[in-house]
Amino acid sequence: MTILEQILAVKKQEVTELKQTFDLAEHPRLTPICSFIERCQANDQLKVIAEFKRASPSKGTINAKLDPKEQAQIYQELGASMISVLTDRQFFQGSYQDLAQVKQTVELPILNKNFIIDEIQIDHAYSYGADLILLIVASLTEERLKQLYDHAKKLGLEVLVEVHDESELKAAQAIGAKLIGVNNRDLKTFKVDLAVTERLTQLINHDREILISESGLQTADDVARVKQAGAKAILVGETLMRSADLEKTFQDMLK
Ligand SMILES: O=C(O)c1ccccc1NCC(=O)[C@H](O)[C@H](O)COP(=O)(O)O
Repeated sequence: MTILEQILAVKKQEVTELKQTFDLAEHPRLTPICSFIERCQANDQLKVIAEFKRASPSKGTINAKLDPKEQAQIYQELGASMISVLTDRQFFQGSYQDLAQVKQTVELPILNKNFIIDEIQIDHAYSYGADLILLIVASLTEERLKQLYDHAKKLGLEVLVEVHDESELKAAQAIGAKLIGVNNRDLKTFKVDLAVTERLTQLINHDREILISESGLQTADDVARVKQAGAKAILVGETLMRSADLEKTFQDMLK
């Protein structure tokens, strides 16, 4: 079984539990939705999506000590345009409490990073204050991708649709996805290759679609490379979570 298959097996169990314990009608959302797309359209500056990620399957524990509120506050002060919060507990040591705390702390759009296979997870993320959800094409059939996308849009959420190859990109485009996350990390082998962004950018309609380059970004050269390829935003997790001097890391990556 690949890690993605293992994660999805756990998600199936979580969905069963959520269906027994969670009802959106009993947990209404208390905050307005904050748009990331509007921020992208405001100017041509490269946007940074800063991630709160304690651990990952490829790296194990990255930084278990950080406080989500403090980290989010610093991300905002340093100019991040969105904060991504990993809410998976078993593989990433995250939680929906992390997401709620980040949402209460900053005035930025919040992306819920999780492995969504069912509408109930979208309701749950919405209720906790997520402004965007992630849909990973590799983990869904095209039919389910469309159903889940439509469900999120009906709630007013924005959707980041994540792809890793040409056929997944085609599936994202077929449902009209506007935010397309090109994951440089192969979720089967964990190999990171920025050439994935450089390859897929050629198939993106940059007038209509917003390319976000995700994973494995560490240096100014990495950032310059994906920006040159046409990325309008970058999503950075590990490099920021390991940094002992976030101000310097932001400056170094964006110079
Ligand atoms: O990061 C992993 O090891 C991973 C493994 C399996 C599925 C997803 C995984 N990561 C989720 C992400 O999307 C990344 O956290 C995100 O792109 C940031 O990547 P990085 O900057 O390399 O931490």
